[in-house]
Amino acid sequence: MGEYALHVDHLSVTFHTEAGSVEAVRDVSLALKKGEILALAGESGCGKSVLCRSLVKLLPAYAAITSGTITVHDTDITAYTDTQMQALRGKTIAMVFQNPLTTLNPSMTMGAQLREALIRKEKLSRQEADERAVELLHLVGISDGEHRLHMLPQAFSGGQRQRCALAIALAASPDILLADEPTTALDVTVQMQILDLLKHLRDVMGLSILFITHDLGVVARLADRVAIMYAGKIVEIGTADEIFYDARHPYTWGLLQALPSAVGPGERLQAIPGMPPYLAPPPAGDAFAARNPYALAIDYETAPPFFSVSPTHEAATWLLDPRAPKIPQPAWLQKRG
Ligand SMILES: Nc1ncnc2c1ncn2[C@@H]1O[C@H](COP(=O)(O)OP(=O)(O)OP(=O)(O)O)[C@@H](O)[C@H]1O
Repeated sequence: MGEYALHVDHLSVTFHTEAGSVEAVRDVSLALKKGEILALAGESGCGKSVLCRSLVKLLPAYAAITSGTITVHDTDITAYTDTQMQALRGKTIAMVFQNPLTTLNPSMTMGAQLREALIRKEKLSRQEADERAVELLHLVGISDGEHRLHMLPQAFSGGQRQRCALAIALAASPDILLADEPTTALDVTVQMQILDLLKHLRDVMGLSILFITHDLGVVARLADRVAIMYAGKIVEIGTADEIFYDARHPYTWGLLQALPSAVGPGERLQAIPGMPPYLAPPPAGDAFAARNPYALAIDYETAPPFFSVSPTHEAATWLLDPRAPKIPQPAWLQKRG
């Protein structure tokens, strides 16, 4: 068995819309190691959700994987049929989303929903399913499970609903969890609790977690490694420390500078000026060039390859080419390192 739970190689996904073909994911290669938490971060619209959904083939009919492969535990699933994917979803790969109410049925008690998942996926008897449902609620931090099983989702708080959605996702003991902005709708304290829960689940179940977020602040608490995405591409990847203390891509600098922790008292937060490009078709060269204060002439012509910074850290920016002018990391980042 290899070291990866899941990996994608040169994956591209296109939406065929009336306005033209939108290349939402462009030549992405990414590997999720067994038992790690990998965060995929970037601004809204950069392609995080499309990448995540393409891994489990939950794309609309007018979207297509146009190239690349998806491998789960050494098996190439790129050409899997709907029936094969249904067997894989839940059993091997589970998903949780920003809004747990998209997963939870408002008119069924939590117990009935958990039981339904357990009977369908795990072929348990009703009594076994009830016992397991209480165990699952306990696992996700909901005590008094016997009592709570009789309640409808609306009787639970936002954070507890997300815990319940996690319990349903984990019903069939998957080993890969794709979490698409699962804490975005929650207030800060509850967000932190759910992040701690995800870490706990990784530790006790050995889950491999791909965590999608637009908020790098959330990532600092959770991730082992971080991949930064911009305009459909991964632009930098490294350990959490490498991304937070030694980022090399100007886009990552921009994201870090937009974090409250980057500014001192009385200083203003700095959002990255400008907008991400429209991807029908994508711009020539580096898609970040138009917003990049350090853009070189070559950025407008040729997309940069990845340059290695360390064995675990690489970034796709021409600034790392040995021929490029030496641009120092921003002073505020150097102070952190
Ligand atoms: N249903 C769709 N139809 C057409 N284009 C789409 C569709 N969904 C996504 N896209 C395109 O794919 C791009 C990436 O969208 P995606 O939802 O993956 O972004 P994201 O990074 O997850 O942002 P957010 O955090 O806002 O969900 C969008 O900018 C859009 O151009």
